[in-house]
Amino acid sequence: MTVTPYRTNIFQDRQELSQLLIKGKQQAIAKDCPQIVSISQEIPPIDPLVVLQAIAKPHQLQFYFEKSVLDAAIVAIDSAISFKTLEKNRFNRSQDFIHSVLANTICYGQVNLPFSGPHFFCSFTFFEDRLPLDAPFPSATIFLPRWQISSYKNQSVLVANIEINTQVNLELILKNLWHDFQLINLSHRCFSRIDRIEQKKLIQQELQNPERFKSSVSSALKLIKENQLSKIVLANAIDVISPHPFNLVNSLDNLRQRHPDCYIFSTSNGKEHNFIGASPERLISIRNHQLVTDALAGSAPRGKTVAEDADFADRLLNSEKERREHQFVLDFITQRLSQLGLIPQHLSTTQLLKLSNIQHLWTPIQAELPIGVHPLEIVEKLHPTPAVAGVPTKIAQAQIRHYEICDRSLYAAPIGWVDYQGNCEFIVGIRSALIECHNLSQTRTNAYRARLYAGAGIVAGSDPNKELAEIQLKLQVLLKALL
Ligand SMILES: C=C(O[C@H]1C=CC=C(C(=O)O)[C@@H]1O)C(=O)O
Repeated sequence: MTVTPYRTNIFQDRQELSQLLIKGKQQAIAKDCPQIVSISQEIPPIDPLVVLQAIAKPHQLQFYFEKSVLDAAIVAIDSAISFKTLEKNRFNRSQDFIHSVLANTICYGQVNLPFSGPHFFCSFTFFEDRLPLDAPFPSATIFLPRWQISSYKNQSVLVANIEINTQVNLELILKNLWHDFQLINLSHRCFSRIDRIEQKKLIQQELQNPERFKSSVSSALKLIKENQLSKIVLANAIDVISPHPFNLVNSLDNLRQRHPDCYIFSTSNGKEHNFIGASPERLISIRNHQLVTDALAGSAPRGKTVAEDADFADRLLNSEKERREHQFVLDFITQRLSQLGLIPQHLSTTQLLKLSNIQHLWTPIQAELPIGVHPLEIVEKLHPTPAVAGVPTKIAQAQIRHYEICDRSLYAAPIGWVDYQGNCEFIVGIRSALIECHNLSQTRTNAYRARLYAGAGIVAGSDPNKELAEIQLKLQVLLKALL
């Protein structure tokens, strides 16, 4: 990859932009291989969610990520180049794809700003193989977007990635770039203003067979008693049907307002399926070779009063069963990181992560990343942690397939981005929903579906009724945000 920093605003000068595209084409001819021209530029402060609303089209790959308490948001719209696979070895193959694209990328502009330079947006399904034939997402999707717009502490950066092969019509590319750039510019004017539509009537369906869920928990507890398993995380889903299409941007806006301390995310497959959520769980984040990950497991509701809340917190921190549930995750993560040659470090006291409607036992873990370890190697090593699968992993995964009725798709799966310097941010796709934006009904009546997912960790001592109540509490996150 070559990097040429520029001080001028490349998008302010059509002539300049044209020159860069011509150079890209010359390079493509010289190397006899398509090239990516990647241009980064600071722009006036903008809300990436407003840009998603303003320019994204249903048939385009999309990705949105925001953590309000960090004042950080990023949106990726349409793909310059993408990779999807249904085959095994998905993490290695994704890494190969990223390396091969970067080997043919020429970067221009302000490459030293937060979120500047090329970023690859990734989603992996929970299970690698045996996905249903109608699975909405393949087991891996990686794309380098045509447009990436970020906002970090009131500083916004735009990145345009353009694929140039030996045959392209540069005039047409330039025209389209210019047109989209003007649209993005126009959305500056509506900074922080999401167009709201009035709330529509939703038909909420029952939790998919709560009795079956409870009997699965009882049956899993028998396996735990027979020492076949130590822990399993069982999920259940709820389908919400609406006579009107769901409004994705409004739902994301609701999520970020209600859950500022969670990672708000949305990814689309370009075929009108979106997976959205508000996850409290970071799988890994890497900045300048410093890795941070979370052991997050063990839950209690938030209290209605300060005293009740403190009482829930106290009981959570002192529950032997909840601490054991948490310890499985902590042991697994530290062991897996050590196997990669990292030296994980964490405080010896367990902390509480207090969210709007729930609180969790939480241990943040840090490690320095050795040179040469790719972020996707770590994602592969950590996924799925016992916070979403169980112990031992393989047996827990097999039992999850046995007990759960719905395919998990991207639920509890790694979702995030990797940049050209090896920085990354991956979350675990919990507190989430699969939203179908096309009409499901064969008849004249309209029907659109959102499938909401939530799960709970089962260990010796778990009570099926309490686990069901925990799942119902977790489902509220998406239920209250859907429009
Ligand atoms: C699997 C989920 O939560 C995990 C993360 C935090 C606490 C959990 C628990 O206490 O069971 C779960 O391990 C979910 O929300 O669907």
